[in-house]
Amino acid sequence: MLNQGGIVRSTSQRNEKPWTREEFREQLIDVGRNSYHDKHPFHVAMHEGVLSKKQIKGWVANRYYYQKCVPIKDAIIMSKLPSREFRREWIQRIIDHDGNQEEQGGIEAWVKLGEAVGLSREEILREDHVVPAVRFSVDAYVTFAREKPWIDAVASSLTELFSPILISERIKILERLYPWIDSSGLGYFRNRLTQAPRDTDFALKVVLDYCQTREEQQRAVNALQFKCDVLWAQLDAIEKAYPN
Ligand SMILES: O=C(O)c1cc(C(=O)O)c2c(n1)C(=O)C(=O)c1cc(C(=O)O)[nH]c1-2
Repeated sequence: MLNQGGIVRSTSQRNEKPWTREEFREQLIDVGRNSYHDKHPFHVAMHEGVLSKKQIKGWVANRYYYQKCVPIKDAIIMSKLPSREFRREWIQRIIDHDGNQEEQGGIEAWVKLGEAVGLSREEILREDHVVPAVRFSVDAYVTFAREKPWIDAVASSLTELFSPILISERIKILERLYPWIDSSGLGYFRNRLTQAPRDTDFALKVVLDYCQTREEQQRAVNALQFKCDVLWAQLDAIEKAYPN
């Protein structure tokens, strides 16, 4: 299944007039409108309540690999940020996932979600169910952060502009249509509802401020499209691995 991304990927916009701040913001939003993973058939099926227990378990077990790698990519981005003010903002993302003395963090919360859907902690942590294409797509995201300029990596995180609507819907759907999931396991998603908007407020401002030429703006749009493709590819792989 292909996503609907119709974004022009050319980077030869040198002579074109920059978009206004508002136009640029709209271009970024358009990427999500066309190709965010809420439109993937696997997510659509989840929200229709028709996924089997095996499919939900497969999704949670595979997405563990994404959760585990997000703070690694954030540490890479942090190492490249141009100022301590920026690092001070970005470091919160790593703490959110890895936790600290007070909070267990998002990765632990994801493991709890895994247990709530019937996986054992050990099989999650050993990545027993992670399929190759999920691993490849997540690794591509980490590599993108490593190899591209920091502003591209920041732009690629902007898929989180679109996640709160999807996640708040998902919480209600999982509670209502998958009652066999222990709802205490949904804490991960509840936390994201405040973490994601805080993260994107900062990331969006930085991208809008830093990308001034049309070429820079187009690079940011392309980075966001790339990230949508990363998320889409994960679901393609999960859908294939768990057809029913
Ligand atoms: O459940 C989702 O649909 C979803 C989407 C995304 C996203 O849009 O990238 C993230 C998350 N969840 C998430 O939990 C998360 O921690 C996260 C970090 C990032 C990122 O790119 O830095 N995206 C996302």
